[in-house]
Amino acid sequence: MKQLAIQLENVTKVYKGKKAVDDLSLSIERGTVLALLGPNGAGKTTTISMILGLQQPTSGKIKLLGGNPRDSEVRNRIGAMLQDVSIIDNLKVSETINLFRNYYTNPLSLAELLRISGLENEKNKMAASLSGGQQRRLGFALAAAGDPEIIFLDEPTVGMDISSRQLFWDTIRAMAGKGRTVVLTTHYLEEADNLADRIVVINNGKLIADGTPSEIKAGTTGRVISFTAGVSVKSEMLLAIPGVVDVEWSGRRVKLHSNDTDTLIRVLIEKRIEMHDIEIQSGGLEDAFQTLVDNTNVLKGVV
Ligand SMILES: Nc1ncnc2c1ncn2[C@@H]1O[C@H](COP(=O)(O)OP(=O)(O)OP(=O)(O)O)[C@@H](O)[C@H]1O
Repeated sequence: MKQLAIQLENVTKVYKGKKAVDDLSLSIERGTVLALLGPNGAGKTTTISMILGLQQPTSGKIKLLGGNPRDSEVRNRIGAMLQDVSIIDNLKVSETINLFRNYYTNPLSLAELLRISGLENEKNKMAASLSGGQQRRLGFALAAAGDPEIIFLDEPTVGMDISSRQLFWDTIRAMAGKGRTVVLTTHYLEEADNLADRIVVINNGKLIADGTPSEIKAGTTGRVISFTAGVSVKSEMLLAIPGVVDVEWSGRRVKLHSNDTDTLIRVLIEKRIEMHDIEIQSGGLEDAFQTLVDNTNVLKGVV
């Protein structure tokens, strides 16, 4: 069995009587790239802050690399980029990176950190004069400074342009290739789909889904067959076909949602349903995510 990088056992955090994180249990194996997804206010930042020891859980237990996140031995082996990157006044980019490198026993070289953050041309600029996207990239260089075994990235690519985001993704993949553990939060579902080998979705502080990107997609939305229906085709007739989960109309164009489109297409042909311009699509992560969040909100009576 792989060793665990992070363990949360029944972790709850209450702010002013409201649960920001609600009985969350999670084990993350070393070498995993895990994306933590959830709508605004779901509890992602609070969860990461507790794992890092910046906030204490109200109840429950957390272990980071088998120990306490506040121990210097553990801190030396992790890196974190939080939502607000704090920039130190009067220091150049290279001086800021070197300052952070000094905190660690085995730091990456300055040249490597400038390269992976795409800041080679900015190394002599004052850190405070960087644009928002460049400051995020500096935050990433600082998080990676100690060549961490686990790196936490809270909304890392907000404000980054497309080429910076691409460089960042390549770097994360290279870190994963070296067996590093990466935990990131993101609102970009494409990013989670592209990078993560495990996605954990939380809503209202509770875990609502946990799996690979394809498991998350398959488990919720299934797939869609769409076609232009002949005039004889009626909703009731389509809903009566086994395997049809939902029917959506747009003029004469109809979308049938199903978990098994292979069987469904055969049945539709056998039943001689009049169909033109047939398309079969798999549901994206966006749909899966929205379905999950909507379902848990309905269960809680939020909407
Ligand atoms: N310091 C705090 N004091 C009081 N309430 C807080 C505090 N920090 C967070 N909360 C509340 O806890 C809940 C979870 O917030 P959190 O920032 O963890 O969510 P998030 O998933 O990171 O959201 P976002 O996607 O908007 O960053 C929210 O309802 C938030 O208002």
